[in-house]
Amino acid sequence: MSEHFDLVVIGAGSGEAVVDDALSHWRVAVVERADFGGTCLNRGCIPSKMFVHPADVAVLADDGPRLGVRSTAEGVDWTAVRDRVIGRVDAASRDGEETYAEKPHVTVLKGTARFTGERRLVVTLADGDVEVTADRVVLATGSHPVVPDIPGLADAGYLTSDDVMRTERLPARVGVLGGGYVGSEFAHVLASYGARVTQVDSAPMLLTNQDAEISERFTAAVRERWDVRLETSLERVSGTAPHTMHLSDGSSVEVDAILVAVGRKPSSDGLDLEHAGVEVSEDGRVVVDEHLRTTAEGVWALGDLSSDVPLKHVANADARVVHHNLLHPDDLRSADHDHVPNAVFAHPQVASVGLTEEQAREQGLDLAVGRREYAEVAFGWALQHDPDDDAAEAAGLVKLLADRRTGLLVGAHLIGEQAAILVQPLVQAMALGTPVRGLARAQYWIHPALTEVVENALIDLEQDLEAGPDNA
Ligand SMILES: Cc1cc2nc3c(=O)[nH]c(=O)nc-3n(C[C@H](O)[C@H](O)[C@H](O)COP(=O)(O)OP(=O)(O)OC[C@H]3O[C@@H](n4cnc5c(N)ncnc54)[C@H](O)[C@@H]3O)c2cc1C
Ligand SMILES: NC(=O)c1ccc[n+]([C@@H]2O[C@H](COP(=O)([O-])OP(=O)(O)OC[C@H]3O[C@@H](n4cnc5c(N)ncnc54)[C@H](O)[C@@H]3O)[C@@H](O)[C@H]2O)c1
Repeated sequence: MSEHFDLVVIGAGSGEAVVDDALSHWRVAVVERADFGGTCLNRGCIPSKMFVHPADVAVLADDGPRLGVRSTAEGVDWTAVRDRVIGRVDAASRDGEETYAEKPHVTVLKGTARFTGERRLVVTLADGDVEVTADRVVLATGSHPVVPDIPGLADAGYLTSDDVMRTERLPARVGVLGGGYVGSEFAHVLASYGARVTQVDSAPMLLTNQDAEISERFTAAVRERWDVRLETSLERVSGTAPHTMHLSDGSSVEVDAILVAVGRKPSSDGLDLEHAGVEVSEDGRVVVDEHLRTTAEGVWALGDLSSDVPLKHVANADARVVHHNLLHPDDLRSADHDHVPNAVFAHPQVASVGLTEEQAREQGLDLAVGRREYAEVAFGWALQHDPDDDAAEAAGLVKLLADRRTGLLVGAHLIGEQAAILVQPLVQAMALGTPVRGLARAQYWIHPALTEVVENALIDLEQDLEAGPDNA
């Protein structure tokens, strides 16, 4: 016999946010096979940034002597940080689960869901299977790390972002495979905590999704701190802790652990979506329309499972759209994935929104470019030892792109201290369609805060817009 619900939500990461008291007139089931809070809370954004902050503190302590401060980081206590971080996120996850379990209209099913028909599911719980049917289903099963099939890797053993933050001790030597978000943030963490890091990426630069100038600066800055091997792949691994990584450039590196960080894949496998009539694209993403409806009647999807931008702020926004649309079927909202900012919380920090210069030129836009080095504004001086100091803290840059035809910002790219915060007024200008002309002068910018670097980049951009057509 199957149990019927008005709504079943599969995945209690961002899916959790769909279920609130506005739905109290419905019987709702939340199916979660692991921890409430999903990737972001348990093994993603939140714990990783709690590891990054001590890493930043250690870097700053080591940087003290450059500015006349007698300081050095004498090491970071991995176990203490790990216990603090994991203690906090595990408690938040348990609280989240309890909060839902206490809601009279919500049934929590701790198990793995798969479809057997249209809005018909089997959930495998610890003590057996239950059949569930529903009027509506929300798919929010997120994504998981990709592990490439490299000879010897599985036998040697490896870490991914799922387990690196829970590992017992800091490995002395770590091979980091991948130079994207996870690889670069964790190379920063591991190196700052005292590990010897070798980062390997098949691309010619780290953070290749960023504007090329920013990727180049980032790569150059972190090369001062750890070994970066670009245009290189891991051909095979031999040995079990220590392992030997055999690289495509003919070299080999001995390490105590390997962190695999070569991307994530939507978790659509195993849901048996073909039984539900839910279409999946070649890359594993569930296909949705602008209202986040899948191809099956009454089935919605959100977050990393279906998103073209797999970031938490996007998954949260998707959840708000689905929540509204479930309650207002005659007044559907659209998911807006335009002007989504991103940040890489490494050292230096990187943040951006919109098109890179390469993408904008490829689209044939007539571009105006505004730039300002951190070192050119007063707070940048504070980060510098002397005017020629190009240490990572000082070598920050704000680069802005506008379309001459519309006079609107089309991209903003920042590297350096507080980049993830400094980008926000630029996101706002893009989201609200505020013209570049007048933007810098229409408001006060606190002197001598680092925001002046954004103000000055905007002035530079405005001057370039005034100067006329681009001849680049
Ligand atoms: C190390 C790391 C750091 C990150 N840092 C940031 C950051 O700083 N900023 C940012 O914006 N984004 C960051 N992200 C990305 C962010 O974590 C994701 O975009 C976000 O968590 C996606 O949310 P979601 O709800 O779509 O999926 P998830 O949070 O992954 O939730 C999916 C849930 O579904 C459950 N599930 C899956 N399949 C089933 C099934 N068949 N039955 C039952 N339950 C199932 C899973 O157990 C999981 O709990 C980071 C990711 C990682 C890995
Ligand atoms: N700060 C943040 O917002 C944040 C932090 C962490 C993760 N995330 C999310 O998690 C996702 C996954 O992050 P990620 O770092 O795993 O992926 P990514 O897509 O950001 O980077 C993957 C990197 O691995 C490289 N690569 C791929 N295959 C390789 C191979 N076989 N050998 C060597 N290099 C290889 C690629 O060139 C690329 O540089 C991100 O796209 C993002 O959505 C976000």
